[in-house]
Amino acid sequence: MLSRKCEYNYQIPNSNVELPAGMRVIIPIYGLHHDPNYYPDPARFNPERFTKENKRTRHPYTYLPFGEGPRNCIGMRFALLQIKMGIISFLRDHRIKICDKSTVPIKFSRRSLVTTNEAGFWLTITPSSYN
Ligand code: HEM
Repeated sequence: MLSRKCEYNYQIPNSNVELPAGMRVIIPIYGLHHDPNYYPDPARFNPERFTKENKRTRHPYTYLPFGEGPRNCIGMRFALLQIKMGIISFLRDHRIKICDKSTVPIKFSRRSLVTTNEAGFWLTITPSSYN
């Protein structure tokens, strides 16, 4: 979730809702990223959603993993680079599969502040030379 403070009274377009100045507004990122209006069949792994052409069809604020605007994540480029390097170097030597203990779909923990699986993440990892 992102949090913002309304700087001035703002009428939400096409509605009778007005946000008063000073009100805290919570932006539900997970809800946006799983809204089938923007991401059909949202639980399906589908990298094609993020081709240049498909991204162009959506409002940019429907995808907010690093926030947006002047206070967005300052570490975004570093994080993306590090994640890509980590995944590439891991997948070079390993294969990952779901196993009997994997929870599909994920059941989110209600006790955690961050989004995590109730039962942990169980996977079978094998050295790629075994395949
Ligand atoms: C996958 C990794 C990361 C994710 C998903 C992430 C996500 C976010 C999000 C959603 C925000 C709030 C942006 C907003 O309110 O619009 C944020 C802020 C911030 N992030 Fe990250 N972040 C990541 C990694 C990092 C790293 C690696 C650093 C530093 C090396 C970093 C430093 C910061 C800082 C300093 C802010 C506050 C920026 C401000 O308030 O002006 N983040 N991040």
